[in-house]
Amino acid sequence: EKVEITKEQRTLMKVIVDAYSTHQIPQDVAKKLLQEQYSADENFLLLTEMATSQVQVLVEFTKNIPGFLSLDREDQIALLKGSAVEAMFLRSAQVFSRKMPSGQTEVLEERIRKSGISEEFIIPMFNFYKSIVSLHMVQEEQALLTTITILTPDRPYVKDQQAVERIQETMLELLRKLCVLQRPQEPQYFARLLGRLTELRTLSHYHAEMLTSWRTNDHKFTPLLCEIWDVQ
Ligand SMILES: CC(C)c1onc(-c2c(Cl)cccc2Cl)c1COc1ccc(-c2ccc3[nH]c(C(=O)O)cc3c2)cc1
Repeated sequence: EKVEITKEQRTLMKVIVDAYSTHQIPQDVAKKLLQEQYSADENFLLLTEMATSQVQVLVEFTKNIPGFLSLDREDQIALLKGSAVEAMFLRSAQVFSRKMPSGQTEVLEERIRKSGISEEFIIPMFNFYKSIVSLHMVQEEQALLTTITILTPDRPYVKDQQAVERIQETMLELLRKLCVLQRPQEPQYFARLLGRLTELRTLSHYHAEMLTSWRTNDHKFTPLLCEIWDVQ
């Protein structure tokens, strides 16, 4: 059928992509990936700094999602806490997709591999990164997929799931149209994107175990990460 993006959808798309590209980890923080030493402790500290900065960026981005701020305040918090890890997997995956000129990609991979994460989590984590890179998503798709992840209605403690579902459905419809228009020769592409969201949930469960093992080895997190991940 003739798929068309309406004027409202184009406006919605612009708001989301502008917010997504505006709110990025500051370059001086990202550059630290290249400068500091390489030891398991140093890598952990750097990744903690990246994650903390990424959460701040994520909160600012989320506030720009049309409709998000009109949700119940406690539900806004529940959505952020429930989606932070998944949104950060998507965001850090973009570093691997961009093949950074300055070698940040290799450095980020190296630091993640050597930060006290056990091999049983490293394997699915980098399989996920590879699967995201192979999709060659454009920025509109990355921004919408992150938005759809944040607006997942069945996160723990969300009271008004219908209200979240209504906004998420708007984003899903927009992403569906974009995929059809962007990749007419790949009718399954939209389904493949949504399949990544399922994989993200699995990674989110692994992540809870990663946190436990870091804490067992007496690794400290920042106050913001403790709050968003309910640790300490
Ligand atoms: C608290 C730390 C140790 C942590 O715990 N889990 C994870 C963790 C892990 Cl490994 C994997 C996935 C998710 C989490 Cl949430 C992390 C580290 O998390 C991040 C690491 C890097 C980045 C990130 C995001 C965007 C970036 N852009 C650039 C740039 O150069 O432009 C660098 C960069 C880094 C974000 C989170």
